[in-house]
Amino acid sequence: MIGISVNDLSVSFGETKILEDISFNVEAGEIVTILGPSGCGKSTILRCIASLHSEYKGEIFLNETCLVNNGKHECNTDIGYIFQDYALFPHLNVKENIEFALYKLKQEEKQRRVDTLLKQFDLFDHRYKQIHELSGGQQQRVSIARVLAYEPKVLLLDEPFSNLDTILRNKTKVWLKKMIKDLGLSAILVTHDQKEALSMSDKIAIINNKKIEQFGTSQELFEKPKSYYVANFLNRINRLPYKLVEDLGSTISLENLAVIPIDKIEVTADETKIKASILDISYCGDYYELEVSLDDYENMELTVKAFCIDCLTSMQNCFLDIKLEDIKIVREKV
Ligand SMILES: Nc1ncnc2c1ncn2[C@@H]1O[C@H](COP(=O)(O)OP(=O)(O)OP(=O)(O)O)[C@@H](O)[C@H]1O
Repeated sequence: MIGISVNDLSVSFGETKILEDISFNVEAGEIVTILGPSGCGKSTILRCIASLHSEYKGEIFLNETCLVNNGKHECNTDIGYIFQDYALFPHLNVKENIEFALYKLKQEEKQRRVDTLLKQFDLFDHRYKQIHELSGGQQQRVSIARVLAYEPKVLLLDEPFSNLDTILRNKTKVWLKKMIKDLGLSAILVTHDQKEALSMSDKIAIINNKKIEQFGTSQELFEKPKSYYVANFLNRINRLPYKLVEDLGSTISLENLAVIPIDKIEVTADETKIKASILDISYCGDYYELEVSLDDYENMELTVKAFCIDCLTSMQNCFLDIKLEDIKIVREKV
C-alpha cells in the first residue's frame, strides 16, 4: 500500500499565490478529504500530486519516492485521477473507454480485467453503448472503472459526486468508500460539501486563506474545531454573546469566541431560561427553524431548531435552554 506526503507545497499562478506551505500525510489505506470553498486551491493540490501541474514549491512523496518536481508532466501509473467532469472519451464506447489505458496488456489479460470491472460496476449490459447514451451515474461509474483498470495504488477524486442527484449521490458514496477500503487504496477526495467530507473520510484538511487551517480525523474537527472558520464550515453554528457565557458560569478571553451548533439549543416553555423574541419560523419537514433575537443580550440573533411549535409559549416569544457543556470555545483566527 502507498502513503502520500505533501510537504510545504506552495503554488502561484503569475503573481497570485494560491497555496502556501501545505503539508499533510495520507497514511496507506486512508481516505483524506480536502475541504474548502470554491477557488481555494483544492483541485490544484490534486493536480500537483498527479503531476498535471508541476510548477510548485515543496515536495510530494509516494511512500519514500519523491515525485520529481522538474517541470515535466510525467504519468505515474500508481496514481489514478477521477475528474470532476469524468473526462471520458466521447468517441469510444463504455468497454473501449475502460480498456483504453491497458494497451500494454496481452489481449487475454485485458479482456479478463475489463470484464471483471464491467460486472463489478454493473456496466456489463451497457458495454457497447456510447457515452452520451449513459446516465450521469453510469458515466461516473465508467470513469472510476477506467481508472481502476490500470490498478493504481492511489486514487485522487475531484468532486466525484457533483453531477449526481441526492439519492444516487448517497448510494455512490457508500459504494465508493467500500470499494476504496476493499482494494486497500489510499485516496484523496476533494469536495466543498462538509457532510460528504465527514461521512467519507478518515481525516480532513480544511483550507482557508491559502493554508491548511486544521487537519485531523473527522470527529476531531467536528467536535474540537480550532477556529471559528472550521466550526462554521463543518456545522451550522451560532456565535454566543460573551455575557451569556459568563451568566452561565464560565469565562472566555477576548481573542476567543463561544459557539454552539444550532441543534444544541433547546426551545422551551420554561420561563427561567433565556428569553428570546421570535423573528421568523420556517417549516423544514421534520423540524422548524426559528430566527430569534436575545432580548437581554443586545438582541443578538440566533438560529435554533424546534421540533414542534406547540412548545412555544407564543408566536412572539420563546425561551432557550443553552447548556454550558454544548458550548465550544474557538479562536477567532488561527
Ligand atoms: N492554470 C491556471 N492559471 C491561472 N489560474 C488558475 C489556474 N488553475 C487554477 N487557477 C486559479 O487558482 C485558484 C484555485 O483553483 P482550483 O481549481 O484549485 O480551486 P478549487 O478549490 O478546486 O475550486 P472549485 O471548488 O471551484 O473546483 C482559482 O482562483 C483558479 O482561478
